[in-house]
Amino acid sequence: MPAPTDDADVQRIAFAQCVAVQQRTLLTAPLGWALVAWLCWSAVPRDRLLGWLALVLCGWLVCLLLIALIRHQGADIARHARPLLAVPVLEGVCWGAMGPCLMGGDAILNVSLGAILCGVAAINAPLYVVRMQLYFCLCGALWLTLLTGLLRTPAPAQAHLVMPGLALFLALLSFYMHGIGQRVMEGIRLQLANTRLTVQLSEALAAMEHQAATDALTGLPNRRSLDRALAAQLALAEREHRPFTLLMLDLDHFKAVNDTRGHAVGDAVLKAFAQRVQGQLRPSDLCARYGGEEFVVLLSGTAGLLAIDAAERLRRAVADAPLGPGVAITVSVGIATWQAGDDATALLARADAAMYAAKQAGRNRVIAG
Ligand SMILES: Nc1nc2c(ncn2[C@@H]2O[C@H](COP(=O)(O)OP(=O)(O)OP(=O)(O)O)[C@@H](O)[C@H]2O)c(=O)[nH]1
Repeated sequence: MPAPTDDADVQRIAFAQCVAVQQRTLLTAPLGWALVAWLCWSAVPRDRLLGWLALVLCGWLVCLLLIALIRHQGADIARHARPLLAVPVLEGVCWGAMGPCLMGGDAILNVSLGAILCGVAAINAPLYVVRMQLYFCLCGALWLTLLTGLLRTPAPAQAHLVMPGLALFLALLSFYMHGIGQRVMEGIRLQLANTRLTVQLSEALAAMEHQAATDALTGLPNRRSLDRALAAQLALAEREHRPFTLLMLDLDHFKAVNDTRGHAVGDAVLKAFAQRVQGQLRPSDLCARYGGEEFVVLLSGTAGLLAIDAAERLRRAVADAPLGPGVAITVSVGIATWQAGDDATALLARADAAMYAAKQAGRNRVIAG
């Protein structure tokens, strides 16, 4: 089932689409004027034709300016619904002004200009399909300007012929466009719901992947992540002969913490230990929970004395300050540095044996295997 969508978002998208398409279409308007000028060139007095062209040019520039301003400010529907209303009204007035300025005694010219007005209404209809009130404004302004103009011509009787026909045409166009507009809005709604669902799914997937790779108690990478990181380190070491070191860390006498202070304190100590160790590592190193109170650290690009120094630093960081109120604890560390031919099992076994030797030797120490 699609995610619920906010109607305001749908309106905002529709509004932005409407403004963008409107701007593009306005740029082609001069082609329409050129057609009108060509038709009227010899039949209409030059001053009337130039007057109409001057009017549409001014109206056109204002429309372009308004739309550029609206787009510049981010097409916010709440702020720009009214200024945008001015655009179709201006357009309607400019085209409707063909009546008073250009229509007159020549019946063929009148019919041609009437056809052009129908064309203008038809071309503009899809632009406003998602904001039909704008289209009603355009049609209303066009029709009223034309009517006022025609009534003032020497032959107002023509108005009785032209205006009802045009009104019927505009009404039919508006009716059908309204239906299409509702379907387009539904499409936008579905598209938005789809996008939201996709985002939710990818977020859920990312959260699941994170969960699957993370130890729930300490937030450290878990055994699965360690296996992956170790495989990558081994591949890098094989390819570039770049050694790295694996440390096996095991808290000393941790069972006693659980037994004397309870499991909750034991858990808190494990978390504090994880933070303490992580705080000592470079971003390129990795500390993972291997299981229980055992942890593994991968020291990338580190071997020999440097690895022993790093392990000592970790051991001291744990031993030097309690890991919780009154919980002084130490850690035993086994070191295994990669040698050619080592695989994950061999490396882990060597580090484990070294850590076991550290336990045997009295704990709270570092031993290299
Ligand atoms: N609170 C808590 N305890 C855990 C968790 N995982 C393992 N343990 C405990 O860790 C303890 C490990 O005990 P042992 O294996 O005997 O080791 P130890 O007491 O640390 O002794 P040495 O390793 O020999 O120094 C057990 O009591 C486990 O129950 C955990 O997630 N939370």
